[in-house]
Amino acid sequence: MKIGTALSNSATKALLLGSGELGKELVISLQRYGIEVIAVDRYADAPAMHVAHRSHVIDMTDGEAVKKVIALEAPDYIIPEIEAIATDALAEIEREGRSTVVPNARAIQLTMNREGIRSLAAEELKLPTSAYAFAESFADLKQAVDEKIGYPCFVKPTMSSSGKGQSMVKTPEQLKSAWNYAKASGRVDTGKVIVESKIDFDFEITLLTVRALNQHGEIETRFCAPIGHRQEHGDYRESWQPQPMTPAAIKAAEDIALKVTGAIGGRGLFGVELFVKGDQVWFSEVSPRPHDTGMATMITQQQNEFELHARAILGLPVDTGLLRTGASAVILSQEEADDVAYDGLAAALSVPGSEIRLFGKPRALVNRRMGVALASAETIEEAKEKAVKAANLVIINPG
Ligand SMILES: Nc1ncnc2c1ncn2[C@@H]1O[C@H](COP(=O)(O)OP(=O)(O)OP(=O)(O)O)[C@@H](O)[C@H]1O
Ligand SMILES: NCC(=O)N[C@@H]1O[C@H](COP(=O)([O-])[O-])[C@@H](O)[C@H]1O
Ligand SMILES: [Mg+2]
Repeated sequence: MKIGTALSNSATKALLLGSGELGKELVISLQRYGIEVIAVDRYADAPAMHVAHRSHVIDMTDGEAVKKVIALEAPDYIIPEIEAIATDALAEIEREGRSTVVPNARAIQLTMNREGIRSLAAEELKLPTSAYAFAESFADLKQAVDEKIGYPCFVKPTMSSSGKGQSMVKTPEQLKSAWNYAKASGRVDTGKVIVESKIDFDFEITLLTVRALNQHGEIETRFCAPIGHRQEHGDYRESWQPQPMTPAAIKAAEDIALKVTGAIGGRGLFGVELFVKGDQVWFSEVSPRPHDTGMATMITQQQNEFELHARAILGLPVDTGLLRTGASAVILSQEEADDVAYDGLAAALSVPGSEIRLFGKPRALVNRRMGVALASAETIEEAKEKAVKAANLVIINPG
């Protein structure tokens, strides 16, 4: 697919690995600064492909395929948009020095595998996290839970996202099915699962953290206002900004985010996931890229998370300021369909202060995120209510 013509040959080129809803907004932001963007994903007509200059369909976990598309396009920037990518190929490309991997190849390697980021956060940086263990067999898992972790606990594939393969286990009888589910549903089977003790938090947040150049040309770290969110089956349903927190909890959250993003390095926006109880904060995980819960910034910030990522990558000035209180609510498909049509848009957009973004995914699956509703209001409760109402009014039909 080719949309529009390429910019001049000397224009900067970015190659996006992963072309979902988050990538689509990022492409638009990058193009506003004259960047030629090539979108890559495992399937045709992925959301970011609709707006990119051109696109390629490859298996992004196949190192040879990744290297081939990079050799063909010779991008200045390689921007991973999902986790499941052949990271060894990215490390090799980075060593060759012709393209910059955003934020860097090590970051992609560390965060793709829960083992990498957990070891960095808990063991090297000594950040507070849930108790955890890795297991390569059901017997190891059982022993770890019995001796160290306890119930309730979470069992997750070491390589997965959006809650895929994840279960909360409340009793010993549920452990076997959690093991089987984690083994069967990770994006890539590493042969290992992680088991984590359940943190009894008051609320959870994403702290969007930006490493960008300041006016002196030095990397400086800035934070957006905390984004609160609600998750169901490991995937987010609503997010809102700003999430009220005690000054001590804000400080602890920013300290953790500064340490973990500082250890990862590079330039760009990061989504630091944290659990909060009173003044206490635990690190959960970090995305070295825009975060799904951060879609709320499309209505709350002058520079949303995609704009911030684009500016940080390109060395342009950033402003993480909040404009207004707002929320996002996901639009999930209830059924599977190869051809998708939408209904109820007029009703949804009649909710005052609301906006709708449909991603244009060519195929609907049960619980696949197909769009998001955004709303601003005076209070968080009101913004959430409006976003949820608007989201529920959009109906996804087989076309
Ligand atoms: N140890 C834990 N204690 C309490 N809640 C947890 C724990 N681990 C996970 N959860 C809950 O499950 C959600 C998803 O977990 P996690 O972020 O690890 O999954 P994920 O698959 O990486 O999701 P995503 O890619 O969308 O961030 C968390 O946001 C939280 O609500
Ligand atoms: N939590 C990570 C996340 O939200 N990632 C976003 O979802 C897309 C995959 O969607 P799909 O699974 O519907 O193809 C990814 O490409 C990214 O935009
Ligand atoms: Mg998460």
